[in-house]
Amino acid sequence: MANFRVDLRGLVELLSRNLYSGPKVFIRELMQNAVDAITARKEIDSSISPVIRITATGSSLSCKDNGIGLTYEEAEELLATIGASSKRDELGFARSDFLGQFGIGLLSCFLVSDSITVTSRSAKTSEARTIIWRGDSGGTFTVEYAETQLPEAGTIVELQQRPGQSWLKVDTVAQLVRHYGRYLEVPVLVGEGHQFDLCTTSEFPWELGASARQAWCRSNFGFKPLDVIEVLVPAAGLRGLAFIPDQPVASSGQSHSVYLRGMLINNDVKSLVDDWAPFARLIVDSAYLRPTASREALFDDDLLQQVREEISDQIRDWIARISRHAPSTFKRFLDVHGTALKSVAVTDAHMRQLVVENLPFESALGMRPLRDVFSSGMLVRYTRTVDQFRSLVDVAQAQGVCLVNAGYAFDEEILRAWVKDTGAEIGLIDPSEIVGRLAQPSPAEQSQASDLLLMADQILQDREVNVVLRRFEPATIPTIYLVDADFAGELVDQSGRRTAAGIWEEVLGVVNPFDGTATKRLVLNRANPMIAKLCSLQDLKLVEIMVRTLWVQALMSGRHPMNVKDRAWANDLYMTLLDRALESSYQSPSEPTEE
Ligand SMILES: Nc1ncnc2c1ncn2[C@@H]1O[C@H](COP(=O)(O)OP(=O)(O)OP(=O)(O)O)[C@@H](O)[C@H]1O
Repeated sequence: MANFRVDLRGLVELLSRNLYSGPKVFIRELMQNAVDAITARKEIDSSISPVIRITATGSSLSCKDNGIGLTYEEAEELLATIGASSKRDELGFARSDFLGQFGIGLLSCFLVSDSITVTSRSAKTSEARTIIWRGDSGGTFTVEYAETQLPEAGTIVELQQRPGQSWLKVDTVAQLVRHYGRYLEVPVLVGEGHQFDLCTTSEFPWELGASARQAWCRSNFGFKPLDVIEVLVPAAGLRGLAFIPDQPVASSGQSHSVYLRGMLINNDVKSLVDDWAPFARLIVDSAYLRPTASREALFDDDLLQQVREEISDQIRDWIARISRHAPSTFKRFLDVHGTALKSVAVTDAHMRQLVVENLPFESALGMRPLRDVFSSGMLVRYTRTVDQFRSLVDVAQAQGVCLVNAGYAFDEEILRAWVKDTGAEIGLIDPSEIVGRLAQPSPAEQSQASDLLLMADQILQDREVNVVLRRFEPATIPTIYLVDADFAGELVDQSGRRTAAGIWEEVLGVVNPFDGTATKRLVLNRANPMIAKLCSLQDLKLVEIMVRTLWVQALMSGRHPMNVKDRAWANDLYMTLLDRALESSYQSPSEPTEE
């Protein structure tokens, strides 16, 4: 019967390309095995002082622990079978007490060394003999008893530098130990000769005082936190801190640092909080969350889902807390993360509620939360552009309509979703509704203006704009320019349109101007003193100048696009005005007299 010969090197390359982020993970796997062995040893002997000592010379590395060790049989069995279930199942230890789970970790050492030597003495019996397991990347291994007995129970794993690589230098190793294991409970010493440094001195930031937590965030996450939230999920044996940055963050969300029993999983875990809290950046340590086989990500199981929900709830509670008890922090939070909150509020009803209740929007009432606007008792309408808001806000307010500027990112989506949530009567501003609310001029005023309106229609003929006269507050505003195209297909209040049309037909006996081909309306305000004068102006040339001026001014103040003719008018008007100004104040110099 023929056996398959396993080429370990090929298998390891496969693992390294598809599973691990790089050869550096060998350090993590060595530390994990050592920590697991120490955990198992403590089960039978709680008096030991656990320690992991790594010696790195550049050409070789040895990792020594005082863990449970291996017997001859265990070494033969456990280290021979790739992917075998690990010792803890056989020994009946709880899985969560161990970091290793898959039986492939030791293989990662073949990423940096062509041979692995494991010298081990089991702690299970005092007479256990020291064994040596030797494996090479070609796929062969041997186990034998050592000639000299290790002085105490434990394991030493030895690696030899692969030609062309430099993973076994002492500085590199110390750096990697700190990267993966600085929060491990078991002390890890790294050195060469007699000089060893402790690389696991760090305390998790939640073990620090308030100002040290802030400093931790600055040096590890690179930002000054606005606030720090403690998170706790007992079901996952999880503790951590959520830092809220004092600067806006990308809406794609933060990268979180996740540790399992002190060993780094990754600094780039995304799935730790709900999407609605993209601003929070966390560091957590958990006893029970499950890593994927690469140990660089978390298994997306029910427990992780529970963790996500509980952490999100705790962040939500924090928001509620600061909104009540820390108004200045809350204000700063809204200022900094308003856009992120809005982006989430589009789809998340909870966040929508928070945004509507707290985030200031530009409205006729000033910068106020939408909740205040809705409870003002006024009819609420919104505009899609900032310019439209500015040009209509005062007129609309004078007609009892409270305008909201929904011209910034996510505003309109939030308003629409809010309408769906609550059935609130909020819609896009409809010019017919505004015009319908503007008072008609008296018949006398209307007839006085009839020549002006006719002329204005003629002057603006090719602009496709209806010129209409109304009387409205504030009287300081001479015109409103309404562009229907902006509102096409939107929540047009047809009844307002009908009312307006009815008034026109009734009062003026003319056809409904809104049914014409023109899509734009220039509304002249009869209450404005200048428009009042214009209505009775006899100087036709001046009427033409005035109408052109009102048109150009309406375009410019609303930042509407100007075509070539509009620009030519604007130019002429400046010239004419300058000319008139000069004419009125110019005195011709007296003729020079000849002496
Ligand atoms: N330092 C050590 N002390 C005692 N036993 C060890 C040590 N290192 C490895 N072993 C034994 O070798 C086995 C295989 O180790 P390996 O790292 O390949 O897999 P694992 O730790 O079981 O799982 P994982 O793939 O998740 O790391 C371990 O289960 C353990 O029994």
